Amino acid sequence: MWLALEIGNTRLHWALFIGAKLDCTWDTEYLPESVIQQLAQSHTLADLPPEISFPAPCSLPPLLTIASVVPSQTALWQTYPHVRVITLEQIPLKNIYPTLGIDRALALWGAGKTWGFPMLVIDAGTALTFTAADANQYLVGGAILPGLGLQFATLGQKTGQLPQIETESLVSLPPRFALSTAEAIQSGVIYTLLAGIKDFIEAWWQLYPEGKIAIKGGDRTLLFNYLQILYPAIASRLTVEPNLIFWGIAALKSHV
Ligand SMILES: Nc1ncnc2c1ncn2[C@@H]1O[C@H](COP(=O)(O)OP(=O)(O)OP(=O)(O)O)[C@@H](O)[C@H]1O
Ligand SMILES: CC(C)(CO)[C@@H](O)C(=O)NCCC(=O)O
Ligand SMILES: [K+]
Repeated sequence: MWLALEIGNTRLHWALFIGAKLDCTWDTEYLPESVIQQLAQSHTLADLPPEISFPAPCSLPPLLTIASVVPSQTALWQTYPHVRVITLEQIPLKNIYPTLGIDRALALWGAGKTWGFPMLVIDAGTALTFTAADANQYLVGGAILPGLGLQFATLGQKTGQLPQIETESLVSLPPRFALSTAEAIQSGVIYTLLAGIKDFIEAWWQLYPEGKIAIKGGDRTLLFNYLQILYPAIASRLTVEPNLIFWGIAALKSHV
């Protein structure tokens, strides 16, 4: 039994593995140093700090595998007894550049190993990223832009009159030509983001007509639902899967 921890820019994503089998996953906020120390010293569920909201098992897995894109958080977790931090060199993708995010590399590896290459992964997280590899598992490249939440947050924070829009408040598509401030912000951000995603997908299919596409990240469901309404032909070829990074980690385990 082993624990995997993905440290994102907004929160922590956990997975419990039994051998190579992904048993369960859950999310928590960032944890304070005191809680991490307590976790490191716990041996059974009963000792665990409540913030961890740990699921079923009664003994704690001795091994923690970390994939992090937040160096300050990685440093905090180094105190855990049997910790393994995944680095880019361990990922068998070719043509990767040294500063590529480990989350992007792992998600792409996990998706490609599961469904095959060429593969394009769209991560609708804090940042929205596109990351692609060709049939020979060479990184084709990708793109990084502010994610949905970040686009709303910057507008709210860097202007004098614009309110903060919460992604939780989004349900149906806003009117394209809006007659209120809140809907105007929603329209601007959502329609341009979806048009941008569509444009990247079409460019991907120009390169690789049979190329596969997977979408992950905290905003995956919202964006996928909007894509189904606006561009159903595109949505029908997308696979929605939140756990690509954990699949990538599991695929590495058998590799090393
Ligand atoms: N409970 C939640 N807490 C925070 N964000 C959430 C939550 N549920 C959905 N989201 C959405 O998820 C997005 C963040 O995505 P995600 O949780 O994948 O980020 P992350 O993994 O921390 O960051 P990274 O982009 O570094 O991977 C936000 O834009 C937000 O709208
Ligand atoms: C782009 C993010 C923030 C997405 O989580 C992460 O993958 C990262 O910090 N990447 C480093 C830069 C790059 O991937 O080119
Ligand atoms: K940064």
